[in-house]
Amino acid sequence: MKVIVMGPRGKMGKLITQVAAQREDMELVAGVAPKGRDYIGTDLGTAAMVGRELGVPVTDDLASVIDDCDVIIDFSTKEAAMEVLDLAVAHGKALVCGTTGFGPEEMNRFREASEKIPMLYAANTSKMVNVMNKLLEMVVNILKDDVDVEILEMHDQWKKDAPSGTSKEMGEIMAHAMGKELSDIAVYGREGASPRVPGTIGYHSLRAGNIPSSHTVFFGGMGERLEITHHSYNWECFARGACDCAAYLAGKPAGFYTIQDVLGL
Ligand SMILES: NC(=O)C1=CN([C@@H]2O[C@H](COP(=O)(O)OP(=O)(O)OC[C@H]3O[C@@H](n4cnc5c(N)ncnc54)[C@H](OP(=O)(O)O)[C@@H]3O)[C@@H](O)[C@H]2O)C=CC1
Ligand SMILES: O=C(O)C1=N[C@H](C(=O)O)C[C@H](O)C1
Repeated sequence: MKVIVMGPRGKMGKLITQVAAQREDMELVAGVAPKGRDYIGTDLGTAAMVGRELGVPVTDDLASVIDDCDVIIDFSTKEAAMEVLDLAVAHGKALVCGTTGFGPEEMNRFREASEKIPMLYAANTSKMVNVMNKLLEMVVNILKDDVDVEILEMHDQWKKDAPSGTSKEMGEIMAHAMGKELSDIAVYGREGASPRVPGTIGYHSLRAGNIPSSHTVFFGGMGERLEITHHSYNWECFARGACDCAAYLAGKPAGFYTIQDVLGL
């Protein structure tokens, strides 16, 4: 499978390049960076600190290399993601997008694109987080009227979006299990100390240092509480998952795929 990685100097792009370079089922054909960067024209292996040259370049022009690939892996920015999506559709290429921070309109554009290309969107490519999502669904199905649900997510100081894409997905899963829409019941922060409205899902975002990613869902009951937490120690679990998602798309017809399909959950 021939792979292009967007943003090969980013935290995720670098690790995805390193993981893909080790896989026998993947061949890296280019990395794509924003215009004006001093590493454009260098070898992708050097730019992404793979430890060896890969014999393919970093370019700032996705259009010039896109026909060489089978799949694009994009963990960059929400602005770049829309340009990548348009080019993937125009050239009929499979796309894995793990970027977060999109609104409903942008998510609809991914859905529309999936009528033409194999499209996989995953706000979190860690296997364990997706197992945690199953646990959350199960807990809400059993305890829904007995608990208050609050989500606390922690990330590094550089993260651009809040709340995290993962916590939005977790909220959606739990809201659906309650028979509700997340947009009707999400409460962001508790400034002003208003009393808690029953049946809502509370969101709390913490940004500090280089915390890779932590998500805790609190189910608060009377005299007891249940907490389910996922911690990542670094970003490798997401990079491995991203490459698994790309490999899953090999030979797939156009359609909207999720990491649940990849993991068989
Ligand atoms: N789905 C998941 O499991 C995960 C998702 N994420 C999400 O992935 C995204 C990226 O995160 P992270 O790696 O931490 O962010 P970084 O800021 O470290 O990396 C983003 C990269 O995108 C590059 N970039 C920006 N614009 C373009 C463009 N037009 N063309 C090509 N490359 C571009 C940047 O280039 P340059 O370095 O030159 O500025 C940078 O290298 C975020 O939305 C984050 O939330 C993160 C981890 C896991
Ligand atoms: O930016 C990150 O680091 C992460 N972003 C994703 C998100 O917004 O949920 C996934 C993971 O939490 C790491």
